[in-house]
Amino acid sequence: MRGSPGRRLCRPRRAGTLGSVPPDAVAASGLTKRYGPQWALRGIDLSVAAGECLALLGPNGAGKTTTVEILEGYRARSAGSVRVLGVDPDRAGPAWRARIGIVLQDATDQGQLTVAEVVHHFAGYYPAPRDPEEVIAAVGLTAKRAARVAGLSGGQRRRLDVALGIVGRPELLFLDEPTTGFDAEARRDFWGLIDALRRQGTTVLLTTHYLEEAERLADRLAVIAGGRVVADDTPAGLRRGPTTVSWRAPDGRPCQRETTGPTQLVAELAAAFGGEVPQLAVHPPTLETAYLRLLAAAGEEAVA
Ligand SMILES: Nc1ncnc2c1ncn2[C@@H]1O[C@H](COP(=O)(O)OP(=O)(O)OP(=O)(O)O)[C@@H](O)[C@H]1O
Repeated sequence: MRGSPGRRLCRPRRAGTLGSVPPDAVAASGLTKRYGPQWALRGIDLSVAAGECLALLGPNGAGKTTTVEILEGYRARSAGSVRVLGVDPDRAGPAWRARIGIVLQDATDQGQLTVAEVVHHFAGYYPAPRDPEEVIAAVGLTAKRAARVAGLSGGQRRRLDVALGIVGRPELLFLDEPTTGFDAEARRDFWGLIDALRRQGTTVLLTTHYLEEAERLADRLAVIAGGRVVADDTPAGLRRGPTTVSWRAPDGRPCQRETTGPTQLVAELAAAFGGEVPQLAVHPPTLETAYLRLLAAAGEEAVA
């Protein structure tokens, strides 16, 4: 169980006062990691401003977990500099660990305890925890508060993982694929919960394979491929790209063109057809197409 009972949290700092720029919550530069002969990270530069939500995206094996675990202080780096809440995670102690929250898959194996017992128990590790009952309600487990952990469904277990990650009132919250196994309603509820934590000033670093989730939650997206950051931008910035226009030719052939001037192309098509363009469709760039294009350019296969 990575990083659970030893964590100690304290109240989050107020984000951004007038006239002062708070330091980045996360700042990594030239981060490398080698497993034996294999390079997993080849020079990662990454920053997360205080109060910001950054989503790390990338195909399987890209280096997301390695990066995050170095930031969490659970893996040693091979080279590079890292500051998390102003401290090098390699040298951080319990006071630092008290300020971060980590939502892991299966954060607890205490299957014979009830949901309420586990959340109250974890709250006891922190100096200024949230009210455990409020946390149980926030993750939608009130109806299951007296149920044993072993009897929870996969999605309910995941909600409990989230509860344990936030009960200590972390300044910086690491979310590792937090909604895997959630149904659609649970995912919406979870997004609302993260919105509420952000309003309280919590900084969030999220890894996910769900592009919709990244787009919905994150201020910025960093795409990692082959151990490098191949893009770091806002969702709107990443989406920037050509629009796809499709139609049917007079002989019935499907036609498609990518263009940065869709209005002009549609006007030309309308003139050429003398009016209605058969099966005309205009598709603005999506995050998915931009992401797949990025990975193709980076020579990676997307397994998202
Ligand atoms: N303990 C380890 N020993 C050796 N190689 C490892 C170890 N952990 C990770 N790797 C390798 O490092 C690379 C990056 O792995 P990492 O788990 O960081 O990727 P990831 O982006 O989190 O992938 P996923 O989306 O599948 O979780 C992969 O090639 C992986 O095989």
